[in-house]
Amino acid sequence: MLENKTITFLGAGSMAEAIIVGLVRQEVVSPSQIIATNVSDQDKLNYLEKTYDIRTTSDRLEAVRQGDIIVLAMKPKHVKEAIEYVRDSTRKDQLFVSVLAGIPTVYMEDLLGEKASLIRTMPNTSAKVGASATAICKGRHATDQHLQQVETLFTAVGTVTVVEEDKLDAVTGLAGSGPAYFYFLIEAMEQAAADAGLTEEEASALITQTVVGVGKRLQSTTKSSKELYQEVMSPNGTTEAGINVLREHETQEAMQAAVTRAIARSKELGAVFTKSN
Ligand SMILES: NC(=O)C1=CN([C@@H]2O[C@H](COP(=O)(O)OP(=O)(O)OC[C@H]3O[C@@H](n4cnc5c(N)ncnc54)[C@H](OP(=O)(O)O)[C@@H]3O)[C@@H](O)[C@H]2O)C=CC1
Ligand SMILES: O=C(O)[C@@H]1CCC=N1
Repeated sequence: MLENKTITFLGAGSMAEAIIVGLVRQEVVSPSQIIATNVSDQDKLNYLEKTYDIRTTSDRLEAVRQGDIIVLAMKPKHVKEAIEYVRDSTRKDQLFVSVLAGIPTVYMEDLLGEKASLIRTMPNTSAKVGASATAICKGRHATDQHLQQVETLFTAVGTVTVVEEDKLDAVTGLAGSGPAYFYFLIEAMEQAAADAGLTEEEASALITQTVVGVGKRLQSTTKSSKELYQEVMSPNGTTEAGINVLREHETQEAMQAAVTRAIARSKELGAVFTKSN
């Protein structure tokens, strides 16, 4: 389905790299089918070219002309100038794929013009290891075949869930931002481990495997999260002592509020982009 397709990344930051790594490692496309471009960071382009053997160029117009699928991978605040700059180099037969948080399809479609085919996605940085939880939705003019192409692309870097666009803000706060919540908590576990005299290597090995084990367990059980943590807790044991401290600090309420706030932020980001002019 993606044979002979050239995929252009307009924006070559963290998210673009995470997807590129997945595509190259999973051999979904050959590195020569990928072009990355950005505005000014030539070092990043050199690094991507050297590390993944993909093509790069600082000529954004040329990059867009050569692409069959154009991945919009800049920050939301740059989307208007990014699309306006390349618009005259786009074609009707190209498929546009957004990874931008918050930005509604209709806004980008209006900027792209000519009934542009657009699929909006929300991946996360675990794409880098083939483990993104990505959600995708169709724009007004995209076909089911376009949706399938993008599903194929993102299946290479993890799981794909097709949703209605009105759920993408929730996906963004939950799964797009999701990895950061866990890394943030892990930072605190690392500190506690250091305070208790474990070396960085020891702590890293133990914490990493603990997190991997949690992920695998969640994938392989029908038990609820409550049942799973209760399974760890012996009456009056170590876990109960730890969980009681988390309860005292209202950790669950804080996590719930964090996800809710991130979802609201995604909506805020989108709200200023309801019109393209
Ligand atoms: N990071 C994450 O975890 C996730 C991010 N996203 C979304 O991905 C998008 C990119 O985020 P991230 O990769 O973190 O951001 P980065 O800041 O790492 O990268 C942004 C890239 O966009 C480029 N850029 C800036 N302006 C333009 C322009 N006018 N035309 C073309 N390219 C431009 C930058 O180039 P230069 O460096 O040369 O200025 C840079 O390569 C965001 O919209 C974000 O919402 C989605 C899911 C998860
Ligand atoms: O923080 C952000 O805005 C982006 C979107 C999801 C993850 N990172």
